[in-house]
Amino acid sequence: MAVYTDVAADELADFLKQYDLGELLSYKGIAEGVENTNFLLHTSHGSFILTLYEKRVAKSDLPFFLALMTHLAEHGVTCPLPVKAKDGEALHELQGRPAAIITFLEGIWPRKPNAVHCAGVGEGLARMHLAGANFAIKRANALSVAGWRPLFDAAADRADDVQPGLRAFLSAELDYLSGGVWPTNLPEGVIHADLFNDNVFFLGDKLSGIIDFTFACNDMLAYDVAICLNAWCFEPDHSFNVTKARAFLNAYGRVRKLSEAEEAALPLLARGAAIRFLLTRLVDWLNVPPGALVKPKDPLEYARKLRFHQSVSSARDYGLMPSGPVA
Ligand SMILES: Nc1ncnc2c1ncn2[C@@H]1O[C@H](COP(=O)(O)OP(=O)(O)OP(=O)(O)O)[C@@H](O)[C@H]1O
Ligand SMILES: N[C@@H](CCO)C(=O)O
Repeated sequence: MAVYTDVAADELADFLKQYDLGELLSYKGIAEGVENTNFLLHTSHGSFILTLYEKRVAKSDLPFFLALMTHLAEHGVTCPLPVKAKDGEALHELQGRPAAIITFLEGIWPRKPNAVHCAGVGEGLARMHLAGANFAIKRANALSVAGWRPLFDAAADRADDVQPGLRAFLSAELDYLSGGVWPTNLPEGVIHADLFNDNVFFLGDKLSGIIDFTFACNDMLAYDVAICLNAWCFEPDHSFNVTKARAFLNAYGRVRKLSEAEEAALPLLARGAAIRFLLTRLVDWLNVPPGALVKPKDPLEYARKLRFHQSVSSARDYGLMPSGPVA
């Protein structure tokens, strides 16, 4: 999250009159994250998160996110619950933006994830996939293969300013991934689609909650696995850590076993996941709104990860044995 839209104390106090959340004691903008504007609120009833949905989020998708959090929480996933206002609705408007309040989750996200965290996220992701199985509302993934080309087009002219040769590198990879190789027959369901370490809270070594469902959608479950491989299983110097990957994949597989086809597709899905985050980061890097409290994320981290996945020949390179996860 970040703060793109400021809210004055009296506006916020007025907004809160719609809710049964008591009196506003204090609030502050949250600089972390890049997508939406977020505030931490302390009221006489406790702590809450207020989100003003910005840019990439379509208003028509908000009921999906809010209902999904409620569904997952009812099916054993620890995630924030949308707070309904006195009119029974969770979604309102503030400063011309759609706005919602969600419950505050205890825990901290791991700044330096270790293999135990990776195992925790593997188990948590698989549990989320199972819990989402009977969620009725559907939302297509706007940031799958068809969504990458417009991002590339928006950034291509200035890509080489970020790294010489980046434009051609991205163009060739996009041509490859959109040239008929992308899987279409793998098991699908609700995916988080952005389960990075800053979206998973831990208390000690134990996963205490999953946040930020603003990219959640219906897509291949193994694509979510590939996103996590990218987000959790590399070191700060961007080298791949097979111990973390094995811990992550084994823990996932103990709750929801990957099929052979899913395992075989992992290197390709990991390439897709890498270019997706490379492209969104590149667009954001080149378009920081003036005055916004946001620290854009490094796109080149994902260029290095993508090069690694291009060199992978099979899921064995991620620590998986051909017959499935090893104990
Ligand atoms: N329910 C919650 N409970 C506690 N803290 C929260 C909660 N939701 C958000 N936060 C805090 O706000 C920060 C940003 O939240 P979030 O990741 O949802 O924002 P975002 O703009 O969508 O970010 P991202 O860049 O990850 O997409 C989190 O790292 C966390 O510190
Ligand atoms: N998790 C994303 C940002 C939010 O989509 C990234 O690290 O690029």
